[in-house]
Amino acid sequence: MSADTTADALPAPVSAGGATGDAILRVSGLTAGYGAAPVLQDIELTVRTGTIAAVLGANGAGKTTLLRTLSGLVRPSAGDIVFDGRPLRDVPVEQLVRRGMAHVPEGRGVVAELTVDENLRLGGLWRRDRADAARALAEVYELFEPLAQRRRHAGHQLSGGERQMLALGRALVARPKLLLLDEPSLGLAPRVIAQIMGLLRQLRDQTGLTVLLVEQNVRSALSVADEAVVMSLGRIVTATTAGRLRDDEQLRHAYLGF
Ligand SMILES: Nc1ncnc2c1ncn2[C@@H]1O[C@H](COP(=O)(O)OP(=O)(O)OP(=O)(O)O)[C@@H](O)[C@H]1O
Repeated sequence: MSADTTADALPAPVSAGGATGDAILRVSGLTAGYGAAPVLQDIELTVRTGTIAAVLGANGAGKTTLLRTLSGLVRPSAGDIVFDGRPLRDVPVEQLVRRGMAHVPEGRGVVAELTVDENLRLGGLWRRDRADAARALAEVYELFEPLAQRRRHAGHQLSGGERQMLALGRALVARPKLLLLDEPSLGLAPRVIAQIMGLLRQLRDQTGLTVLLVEQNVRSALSVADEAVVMSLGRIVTATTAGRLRDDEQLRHAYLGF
């Protein structure tokens, strides 16, 4: 992967919701969990098209559960999710993918026994436009140089950083409008984390991709995000610009403890 790859190598620009600044995602009153007691409570969240929004907070705050609920893996008990102008209630997971939502889970979900190429092709299997799926695959190889060099390597032969690139690449083959990204920096060296963040910035700036980025690595997330929300005990306790959270020491102390 290189952060200075040309725009030619990128997925096509998204058209969701019109110009940058429109909301691609609106969440209201969202309550969800795994059993009787809800984990998420009354979540209100708006994500503008073409931005990176960081979801921050301590272990167990509910960040992963939020992404899992948005992508249909956890069923909400109350509230509404509107994605790209349409409500999501009772929409099957595969429909969500067709409508432009891609979820890269924590741990990345790469199939260890399959090759890089097979893993990437999985991302476009459902697409009817085979020619465009092939183009998207070629573009991912241009974007992620190390993957192009390891096409026939099995997933388990890759480094942590390469596996993260593969998971990201597989999501991009589907040409998503909204990428839900859970802890992409987990277990990676600072240099590789910086590369991943640089790539997200590049995708946002050059293709208008929207990213909801869950991160424990607050500094890295704030270095790339436009907006930031902080979660605690299943609730959003503050929502502001990433710049303000970066620069306002008092605010950082209050909500992030540093
Ligand atoms: N599959 C599950 N079944 C039951 N409870 C769960 C499940 N997954 C998470 N939880 C609980 O939900 C709460 C929120 O967890 P979640 O993983 O969403 O938090 P998080 O902010 O992503 O934390 P981390 O950064 O540690 O992953 C925790 O109390 C956790 O124990």
